[in-house]
Amino acid sequence: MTMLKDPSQKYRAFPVINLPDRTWPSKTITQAPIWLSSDLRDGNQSLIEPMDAAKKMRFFKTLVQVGVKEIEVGFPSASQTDFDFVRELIEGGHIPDDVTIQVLTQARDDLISRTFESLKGAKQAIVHYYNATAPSFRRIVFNQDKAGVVQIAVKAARTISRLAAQAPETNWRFEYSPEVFSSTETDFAVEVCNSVIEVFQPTPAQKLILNLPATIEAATPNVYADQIEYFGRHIDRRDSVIISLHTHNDRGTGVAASELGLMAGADRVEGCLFGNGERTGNVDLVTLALNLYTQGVDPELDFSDIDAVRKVVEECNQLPVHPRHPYVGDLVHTAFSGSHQDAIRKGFAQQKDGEIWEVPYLPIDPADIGRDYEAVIRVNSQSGKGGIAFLLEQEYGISLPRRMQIEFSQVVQKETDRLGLEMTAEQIYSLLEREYLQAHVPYTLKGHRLQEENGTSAVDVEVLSAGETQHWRGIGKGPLEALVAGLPAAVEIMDYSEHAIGAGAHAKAAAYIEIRLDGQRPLHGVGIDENITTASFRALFSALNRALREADAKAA
Ligand SMILES: CC(=O)SCCNC(=O)CCNC(=O)[C@H](O)C(C)(C)COP(=O)(O)OP(=O)(O)OC[C@H]1O[C@@H](n2cnc3c(N)ncnc32)[C@H](O)[C@@H]1OP(=O)(O)O
Ligand SMILES: CC(C)C(=O)C(=O)O
Ligand SMILES: [Mg+2]
Repeated sequence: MTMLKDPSQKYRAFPVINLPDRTWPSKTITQAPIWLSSDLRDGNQSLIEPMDAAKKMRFFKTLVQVGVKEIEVGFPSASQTDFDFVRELIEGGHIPDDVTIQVLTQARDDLISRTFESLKGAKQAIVHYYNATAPSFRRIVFNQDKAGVVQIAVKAARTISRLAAQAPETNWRFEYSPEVFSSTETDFAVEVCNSVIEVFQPTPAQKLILNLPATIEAATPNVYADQIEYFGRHIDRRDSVIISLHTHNDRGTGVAASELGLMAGADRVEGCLFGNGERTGNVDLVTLALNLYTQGVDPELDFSDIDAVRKVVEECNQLPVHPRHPYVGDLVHTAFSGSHQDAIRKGFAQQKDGEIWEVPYLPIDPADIGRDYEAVIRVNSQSGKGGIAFLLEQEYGISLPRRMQIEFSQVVQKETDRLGLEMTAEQIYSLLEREYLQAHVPYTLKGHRLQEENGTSAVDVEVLSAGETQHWRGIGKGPLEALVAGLPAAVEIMDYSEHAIGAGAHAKAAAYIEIRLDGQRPLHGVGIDENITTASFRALFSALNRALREADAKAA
């Protein structure tokens, strides 16, 4: 087996639609479409292990909670499980008044009758039926010409109208899908749908849903948009029909096709959460909804706890959501690389509540969909100082001064290179402890006494070194200068800063000091203590010990 050198021997390009005055390219989507979830039908029919009743009920309740108002709950004539589930929904009173269930059937009288049986007693329901209309299906599946295929659709419409009239207690709505619409001659799709309209006689108050599936995605999404705009211009009684989209993802452009289809005038979208469904799946309703949201349009679906929704969907479908899946994947709000982390950290610092969202690299505020910021920045060997500083700030309230960020990021990078793994905030803090806060050798500060008089400070420190206690004394204009004067090495202070960690009685002080020892490269030290003077002394000892150790290592 091999790929063909000339694939045109086997595959042909999709013909373009003749619509030179198309208007959709300059349209924008300004309101949410009517959403229909086909997870319980389209998704379920394509699972290795179809959902059982308990899973279907759990999924149904999640859809209701999210705010989906039209839910295709199954294909009741196909299996007893689906039939019984529809009955359970109706008899158990599980369908809220503002939610309409929809069921699917082939355009066959026996299956339609069984479908109506399943819906007995429903307050409202959409009966959705379909037959394929594309040339290859006409020839291969039905062995019918165009007129024969129109007849299949019309005959079923008549049966549906008749059975609905016999059960007036239900508020019936009808949906027809010319299956494989996108591969059907658009004029013929219009012709079939107009014939169906003739039977149902829809009005602006009682609209017919015409669902136009890209059953198998076969062209670029602009072609689908042309087909939708063309259909909308030519269909009879446009004000009495709802044009519905149903895109699959065979070419990976299901979302794009639905978005362009909406720009081309469609009113409704069918799809599944996170894109489950036949083969490569149906269009992903979550992505579509959140794409709207990030354009400032209310999607009328609530994904403010997107991970909870994902959990239900994954458990019911027994399929994982990909880590790179838009909006919800584990890694999509995560930045590993240094320049991204730097920009995100600056963006968070500058972003103000109530203002337009502008944090670089994040198209959505993760908090809006129940994600927290901690997951946003993760550190591996590609990370820079920004991400490390962000994690220490967020998790431990530690704000490293800029030059120390650079120095510490080199320490972290050595460690991530050594480990070949990501480092968590906890591991980074441990490294900070090991490298700075526990830099007690060769000199461990055991205690100090400070006297201050007339702007002069005198410091006595007790130091443990190689098992022996030493006493140093220094005098200076402030405590730090006094301590530096008492050190047994020539130390130049390059920079000093401090800040509080936490607030109130449990607040601590963090002190950062940068020193240069005898003409060596500057190095930092860190000290944390309840007492700010003690914190600064600890920071100086931390820097001194690190500098002495580096000098020894160089000399060795
Ligand atoms: C694109 C989609 O996702 S469509 C929805 C797909 N989902 C399903 O099919 C649900 C599961 N299906 C089933 O369980 C079964 O197919 C059933 C119970 C619905 C029907 O089963 P069967 O009666 O055994 O028929 P089968 O599915 O094999 O269909 C083949 C026959 O139906 C005809 N047919 C297929 N689709 C349709 C249709 N939409 N309308 C009318 N007739 C159709 C075929 O031409 C074929 O007819 P033939 O036997 O005269 O050649
Ligand atoms: C039944 C129809 C709507 C369908 O699922 C499809 O064509 O993809
Ligand atoms: Mg489908």
